[in-house]
Amino acid sequence: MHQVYTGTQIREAEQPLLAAGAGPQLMHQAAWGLAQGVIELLHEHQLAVPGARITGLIGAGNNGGDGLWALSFLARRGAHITAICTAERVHPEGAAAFRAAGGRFLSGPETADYARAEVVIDAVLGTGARGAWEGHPVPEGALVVACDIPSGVSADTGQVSGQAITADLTVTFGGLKVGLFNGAGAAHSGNIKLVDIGLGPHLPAPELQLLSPTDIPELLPPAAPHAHKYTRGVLGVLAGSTKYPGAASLVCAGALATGVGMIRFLTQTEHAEPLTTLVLGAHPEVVPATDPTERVQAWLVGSGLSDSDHRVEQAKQVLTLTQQQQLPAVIDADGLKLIEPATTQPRVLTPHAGEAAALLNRLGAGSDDATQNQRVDRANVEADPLAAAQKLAELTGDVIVLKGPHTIICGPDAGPGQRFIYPGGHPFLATAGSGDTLAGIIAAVLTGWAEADAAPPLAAQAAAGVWLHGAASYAVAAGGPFGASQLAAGVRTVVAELL
Ligand SMILES: NC(=O)C1=CN([C@@H]2O[C@H](COP(=O)(O)OP(=O)(O)OC[C@H]3O[C@@H](n4cnc5c(N)ncnc54)[C@H](O)[C@@H]3O)[C@@H](O)[C@H]2O)[C@@H](O)CC1
Repeated sequence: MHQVYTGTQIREAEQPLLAAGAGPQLMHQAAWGLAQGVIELLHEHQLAVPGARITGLIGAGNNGGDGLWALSFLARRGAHITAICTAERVHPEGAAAFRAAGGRFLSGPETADYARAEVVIDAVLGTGARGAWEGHPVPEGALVVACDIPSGVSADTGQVSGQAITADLTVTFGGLKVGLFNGAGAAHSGNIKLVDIGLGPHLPAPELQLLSPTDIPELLPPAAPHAHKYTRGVLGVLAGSTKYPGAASLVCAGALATGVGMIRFLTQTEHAEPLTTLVLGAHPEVVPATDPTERVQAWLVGSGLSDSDHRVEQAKQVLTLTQQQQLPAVIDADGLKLIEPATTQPRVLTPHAGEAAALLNRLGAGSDDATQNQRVDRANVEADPLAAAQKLAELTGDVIVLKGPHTIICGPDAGPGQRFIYPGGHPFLATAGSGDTLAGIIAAVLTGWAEADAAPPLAAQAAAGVWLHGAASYAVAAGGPFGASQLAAGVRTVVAELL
């Protein structure tokens, strides 16, 4: 498990060390790590360090100091180092080390030396940045290594209010920063390398957690040797409609690949109908059900419902039932339009940005803060998904899985096991029906834990489902582009490797 902090938390953690006079030592450690990052990137691109043309963009603060020290270390390895100051002030010790190593300050971005740079170290702004940044040109084709956080990106939130540099690699110090993963920041950070500068004992509880493969086995429900189908858990599924029949099959595929004892699929009518025929054709083990009160351990409601009046009525009935029985439930897609906020039931909501905006508006979130009387739109959610997920979790009391290029998982409470980020999944995962599969996976995890004595927090269960879905996408993508119906095979592969 990796911990992710706001820039402010990292700055606070540095304070006791700075007060004890460790500032220069911290800067050397950071700069050494930055130089290593540059060397690794050069090697990755089959470029030699001796003779490499490396220019630093140097700001006024300690971020600039890190950049200058790193350049001086790279000069020892034979790199040709230059720097451009973007402010009038420059870190004095850093500048002295840079000059002593043979570094040369350039007058500005229009110089021929800068145009020929193979690597640019962005050391303009770090965690001390405030407000919008006016930006700085980067030569075409140069590799960009950001020092701590790409300039222009807020380390606290990932928001970009002016310009921001886009890095191939960000070498970050002391702890991963929220800004590297959330909102626009994620698209500016490139690969991320963490350099330990010894802040460990001073770091607070993290803002977010990032699951590692080794965390997953204990978050997936155990398959006990003497289990039978009812003790493994029965999942009730209300998904799919005449308009979106495939969703029903995809959620069942996701759930079966993750592992459930049984699926009861709530049919549209009492008579054989095409939707149920399709589901049973793909998954003969699914049990069709016409009565929602038959016993299950958890429900999945909403994927592919469309606005079919009958399906919506069924969904309302099931939502009321799950609430009365306090059953765990995953509510997806059109089901989100039907939920009532603030229940005590263990629920996971799985909106994408557009659905999250609609839900925030329905719950009145657009009118009680700086955006007074303005409606929240998809772009607002995409700019700061963590804030949107936190707000939704607070308003609904539910665990929110806010889907996107980076998925946020956020419970209603603060503290460990409550807030996670999953940075990615293969780009091929952006395909119709992949959300249905995800809902099925998460629902299966909830089903397996529903009656266990020592289950992980609901948000951690949901985060494990998100992780599984992402890992499955890499397993399947190895064979080329895929459709959502192929994802379940990847889930099975990943679960088999983990258990
Ligand atoms: N404090 C520490 O213990 C350590 C800090 N380190 C580095 O220090 C950085 C933080 O240093 P600082 O606090 O000096 O802050 P920064 O170096 O991030 O920037 C502060 C400077 O930038 C200017 N500035 C702020 N916002 C601006 C904007 N929007 N446009 C233009 N100029 C702007 C400010 O006037 C100030 O001079 C970290 O990100 C990290 O790189 C590392 O050396 C490791 C140790």
